[in-house]
Amino acid sequence: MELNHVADGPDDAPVVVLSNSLGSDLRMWEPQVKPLVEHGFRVIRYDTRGHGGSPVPPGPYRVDDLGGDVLALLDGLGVASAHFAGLSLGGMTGLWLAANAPERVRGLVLCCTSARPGNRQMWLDRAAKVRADGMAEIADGSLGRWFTPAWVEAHPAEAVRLRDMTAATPAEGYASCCEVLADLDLVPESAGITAPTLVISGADDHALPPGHGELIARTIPGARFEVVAQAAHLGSYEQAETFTELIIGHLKTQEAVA
Ligand SMILES: O=C(O)CC1=CCC(=O)O1
Repeated sequence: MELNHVADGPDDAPVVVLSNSLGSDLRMWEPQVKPLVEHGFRVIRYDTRGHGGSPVPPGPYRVDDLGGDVLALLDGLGVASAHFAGLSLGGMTGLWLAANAPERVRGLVLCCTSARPGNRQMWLDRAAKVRADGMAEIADGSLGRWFTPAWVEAHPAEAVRLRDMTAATPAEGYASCCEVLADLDLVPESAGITAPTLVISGADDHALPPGHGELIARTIPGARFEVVAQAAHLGSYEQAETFTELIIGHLKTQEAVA
């Protein structure tokens, strides 16, 4: 299975892989691409299975399926190791990769994510709902979790575009990724992560509040933790400049010490 992906930046530059959240696709990283390339990185964005233009195998999926897809993508592109930044579901994929394929992950950035999301029944109910009713209602709800009300009010056209991104996500892909979250517990294996790690939470993220990021940062040896103000769940989009600066700063430090 080949994931849909887009590469920007020079072939010989250090690679950063960007991984999307539940209900979005690789376009969620648009604000980060140009700055990362300008700072000397090759950016590979991909659509998680069941999302965007990637295949939609029948579910349920497990986090090792999502991580295995990234390893296959890197193998196919001839990339031995890369930096990895993921938001929410993408961050969970990053945790799995760094714990299970440490030689492939040079630096890790975990945005608005969790190692143990909890709320098992809520995820199973959400999966059942989208399989029964489709994505429209979920898309309205997502927008309310992704952004603060002030951002939505100030960016009506972008809000519609991002809502439509969720609405266009295949219901089976979305539901199968909800099932990844239902039973996920990456806390024990996170303790063994050796990749230099930056964890970023949004102060206004009510989907995965900063306590989730704090737990990850306490669990991964040496991890740094930042909380960004006026950022809800899609913090890297709402507070793009601040997230981008933090991501670039962390990854450039890793390149300098390599
Ligand atoms: O959509 C949500 O409720 C929040 C979320 C959890 C995992 C993810 O990627 O988004």
